[in-house]
Amino acid sequence: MDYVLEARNIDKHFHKPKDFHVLRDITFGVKKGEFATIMGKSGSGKSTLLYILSTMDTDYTGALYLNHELVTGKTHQQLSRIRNKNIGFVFQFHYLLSEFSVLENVMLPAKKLAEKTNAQIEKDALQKLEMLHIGHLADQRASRISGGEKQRVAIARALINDPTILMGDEPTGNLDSHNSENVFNIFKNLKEEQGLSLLVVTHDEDFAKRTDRIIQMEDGMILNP
Ligand SMILES: Nc1ncnc2c1ncn2[C@@H]1O[C@H](COP(=O)(O)OP(=O)(O)OP(=O)(O)O)[C@@H](O)[C@H]1O
Repeated sequence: MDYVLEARNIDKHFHKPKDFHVLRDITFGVKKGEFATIMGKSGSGKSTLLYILSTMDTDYTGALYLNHELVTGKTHQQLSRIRNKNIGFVFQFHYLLSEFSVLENVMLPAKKLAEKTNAQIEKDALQKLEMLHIGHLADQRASRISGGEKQRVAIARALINDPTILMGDEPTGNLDSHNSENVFNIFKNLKEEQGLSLLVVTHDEDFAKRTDRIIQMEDGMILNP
């Protein structure tokens, strides 16, 4: 299978306050250009799984592959680079730096990667903002724009290094229905026009049922791998 992301037999326990087997033998993959969602009751383990898949949490057993490369066992420094290059992440909260301009916020992950000149990064950041129809906000301070606009800036920032997969943890959780629809359409266009893979944790059934696949979680297991 041509998976951009593959989890094999992932298990995780929390040890405090008492032992809790939060993820049980998670095996599944996300294909290139696939737009998948993870749904399940509160506490079923969705966010815990997503943080492992995004390489932010390394405290698990099993194996995780990104673009066919085993990432389990790499150092934090190696993972930080792999993540910055390959994974875009959109949270429920935008986490923009409020004192910085919209453009500077979008440029940050590319500056950290340091593979391009500043002029090239600025050009790419403007192109991402324009693609999301917010090019006119480039010089605004991030604190001065609306909630829906902030989330679009966060998406532009997640795309700046041209990741292979975009992950989201409740990316529409703070948005009204109009802005949620906007985010859905942006994600769908990224899949259709750029072949991007997307994996989104959501409680929004209307959002999930219009994606390629709903991965159902219950008690730390995937019911339909
Ligand atoms: N650091 C931790 N220590 C112990 N238990 C934890 C810890 N973090 C999460 N849990 C527990 O693990 C379970 C799964 O949590 P997780 O946040 O992954 O669920 P979720 O499906 O994303 O829920 P929600 O839909 O409410 O966000 C929950 O029962 C939670 O209480």
